[in-house]
Amino acid sequence: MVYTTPHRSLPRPTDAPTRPRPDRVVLTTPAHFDITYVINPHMEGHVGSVQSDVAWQQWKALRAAYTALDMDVHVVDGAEGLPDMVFCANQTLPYYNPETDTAGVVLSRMHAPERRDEVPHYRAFFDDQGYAVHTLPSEVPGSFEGMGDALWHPGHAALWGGYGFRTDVDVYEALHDLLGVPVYALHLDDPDFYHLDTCLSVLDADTALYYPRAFDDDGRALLEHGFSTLIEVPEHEARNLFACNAHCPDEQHVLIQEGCTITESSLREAGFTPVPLDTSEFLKAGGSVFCMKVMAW
Ligand SMILES: NC(=[NH2+])NCCC[C@H](N)C(=O)O
Repeated sequence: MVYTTPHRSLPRPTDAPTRPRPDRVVLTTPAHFDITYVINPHMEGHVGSVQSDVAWQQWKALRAAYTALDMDVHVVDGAEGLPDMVFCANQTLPYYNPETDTAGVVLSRMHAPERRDEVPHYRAFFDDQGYAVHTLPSEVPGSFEGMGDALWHPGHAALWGGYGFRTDVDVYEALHDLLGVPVYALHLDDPDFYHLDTCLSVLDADTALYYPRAFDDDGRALLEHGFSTLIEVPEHEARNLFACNAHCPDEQHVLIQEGCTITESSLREAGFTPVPLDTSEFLKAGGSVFCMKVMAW
């Protein structure tokens, strides 16, 4: 089922079967990271402004943070002519099915033509690693931007799906058919929050960070149904510092853009450990920590 509106008999995502936590992190080098076009409002005024040496330092610090947390880090080389490829949350949605012991990925259909040639690089990477690789059925129209818009509920076989800017809602029906999981689909309302991972960060099965005004009433109600603790991020930290693009890989540590002081203290109060990192070069392109990796099993 794809749920777009709340109703009384709606199951909770934690009613779905349990899943192990993914422990593989795939990163992409910023070798060819640049801003050469504008496909989201954050990129405006930043064409040609990337400082490559600073981007490399920030990327290496992110890789070191994952290594320090004992994650299994894999690196794909960025390709020439694909300046946004470093944002590797977007080209695939990895999944794992313990009943069949299958690890696979669903390939994205990028909304912007400028980003479409990124997908074959990840198809090749996951193919080589022995993953089952799926495409969306050709009869289903519309775009889909992978883990930028589709987030697994931590520990459960249920998806949160953002739609409206980069992903079409019809795609979630196809994902439901392909993966056999319920999808809670959330309409995104504000162009600054063009991917679900810019306004929602799922931390553990009960807790998420979010920016409520990026959603409509139905979306907020679905989120309230799905998480017993929703930590609200203030506007400046959400819009300008991408606080909701934080990533919690182990249900404890939260990798987050530095300077999100209010969000950091809310995280600490909720029992999490913030790990501040500087992603300022990547913020210019409209991405931060969560966008810069894809999690797989
Ligand atoms: N998962 C993310 N939010 N990724 C950020 C992608 C940034 C990229 N410039 C784009 O607009 O597509």
